[in-house]
Amino acid sequence: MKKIAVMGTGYVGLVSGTCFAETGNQVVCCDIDETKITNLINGKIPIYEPGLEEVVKRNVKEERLTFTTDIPQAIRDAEIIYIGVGTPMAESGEADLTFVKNVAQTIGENLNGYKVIVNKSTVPVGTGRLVHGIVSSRSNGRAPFDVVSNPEFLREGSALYDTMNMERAVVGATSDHAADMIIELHKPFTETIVKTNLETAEMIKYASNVFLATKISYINDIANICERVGADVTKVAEGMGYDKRIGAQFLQAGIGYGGSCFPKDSKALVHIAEQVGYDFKLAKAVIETNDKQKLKVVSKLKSIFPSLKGKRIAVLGLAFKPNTDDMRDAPSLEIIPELVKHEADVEAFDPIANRAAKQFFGESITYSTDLYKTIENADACVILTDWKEIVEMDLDKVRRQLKMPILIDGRNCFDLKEAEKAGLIYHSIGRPVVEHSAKVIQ
Ligand SMILES: NC(=O)C1=CN([C@@H]2O[C@H](COP(=O)(O)OP(=O)(O)OC[C@H]3O[C@@H](n4cnc5c(N)ncnc54)[C@H](O)[C@@H]3O)[C@@H](O)[C@H]2O)C=CC1
Ligand SMILES: O=C(O)[C@H]1O[C@H](OP(=O)(O)OP(=O)(O)OC[C@H]2O[C@@H](n3ccc(=O)[nH]c3=O)[C@H](O)[C@@H]2O)[C@H](O)[C@@H](O)[C@@H]1O
Repeated sequence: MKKIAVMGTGYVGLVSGTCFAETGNQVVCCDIDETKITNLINGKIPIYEPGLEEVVKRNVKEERLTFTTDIPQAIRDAEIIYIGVGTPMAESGEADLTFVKNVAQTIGENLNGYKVIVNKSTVPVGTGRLVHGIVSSRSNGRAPFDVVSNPEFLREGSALYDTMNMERAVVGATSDHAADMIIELHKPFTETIVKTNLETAEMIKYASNVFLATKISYINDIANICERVGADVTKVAEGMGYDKRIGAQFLQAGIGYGGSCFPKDSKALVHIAEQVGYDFKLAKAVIETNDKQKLKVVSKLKSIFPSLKGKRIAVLGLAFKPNTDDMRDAPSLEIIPELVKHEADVEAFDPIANRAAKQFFGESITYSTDLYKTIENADACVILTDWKEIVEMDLDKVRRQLKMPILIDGRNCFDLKEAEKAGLIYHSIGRPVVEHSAKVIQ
């Protein structure tokens, strides 16, 4: 059993802290956001993450998990301090390390004995050394400490599962002793440990995320070519994916990647490369393809309607992917303003993210949690997120609800034959258009 303090109680900090408690450690999750901590103390989970609430509540009840804003005290009591604060994108594209530096200062000021300081936030190569320097200067040699880089690979929406069943843990450390402590901590989660130095661990995180982003932009480029040559990208991806060297995952063509990490981390890696005089052209192209891909559904709509003015468009899904209410860099943030700009009348459905989305779209659109009501009487329906209820919707009913039978699917949720059988005009990504013989466009 270790005494662990986790700095930052967001997706990463809360989930990691909870999982460390679940495996028998004494964990205190800290944040500067008082509302977040008060809510957590009162049993309210600030993020939507399947299964998390139950595990948090169990560990709180069994007194292994607590929450506080008293960060200095939490630091003094801990043997291991995890840093899981945000590293948002600065104007320049690089990662903004303000929160990480603030935490490092507080740790230095409160260092009262040997501690292992573990960075879990996604940070540019060299940040581990930077943290070491800040803690060193603020603690004036009062106590020894080590810094470890232990990047996080969880996905939102399956964060708890991903942590409890992680495929590997990466541990980059300044000492064997510190590395061994963190390796021990991860034994309940995985047997696969990559032990390395700080810089390599920091690089593994960016290299992994940008590789996944590259797969997505690659398949989206292939999808765009498929549309021009009459091929079907879902079959192309299937045919590619059986090759173990390629792998079937992350070959789903669509409206591009969003979320709190791929967009920011791909730009940050380009910046890291620039800093050392390397022009990372491939990553730049990945970003460019992704930026363009988001607006594909709008151009498909515009190819059907000469003008979108006054057209009622039902938008299905606002979150950047299913099972999360996270709106950070969601494709909907680009697509909806474009529809509004063209004076379309947008009604949006999302089972979870409406509240978060309202902060971005305000009153410019209407929000609903009733899928079929959203579609009722719409001139066209556009799918932006492959939520389960959207993927499983009854296409016959969709056609009956719609004023015009037009479905633009940005996530390739449906089989072409199914859409044809339902009598829909169905446009998806990288696949032939399903036409409808009747003249329905006005
Ligand atoms: N969200 C995700 O799925 C993943 C995120 N990451 C990385 O993990 C890091 C954290 O990401 P999220 O959890 O999504 O961020 P988040 O924004 O959800 O949470 C960060 C938390 O840190 C708190 N904070 C800021 N300054 C603080 C301080 N001085 N002391 C204590 N708390 C402080 C904020 O109030 C906030 O609650 C980022 O670097 C991100 O790139 C890595 C893998 C997955
Ligand atoms: O560093 C991070 O924050 C995390 O970023 C991603 O996780 P996440 O952003 O939660 O979501 P993903 O499931 O990876 O999806 C990202 C985006 O790519 C899109 N995507 C994904 C897969 C695919 O085949 N096609 C595709 O368009 C999704 O719709 C979504 O918008 C990584 O998968 C995690 O390993 C990583 O820890």
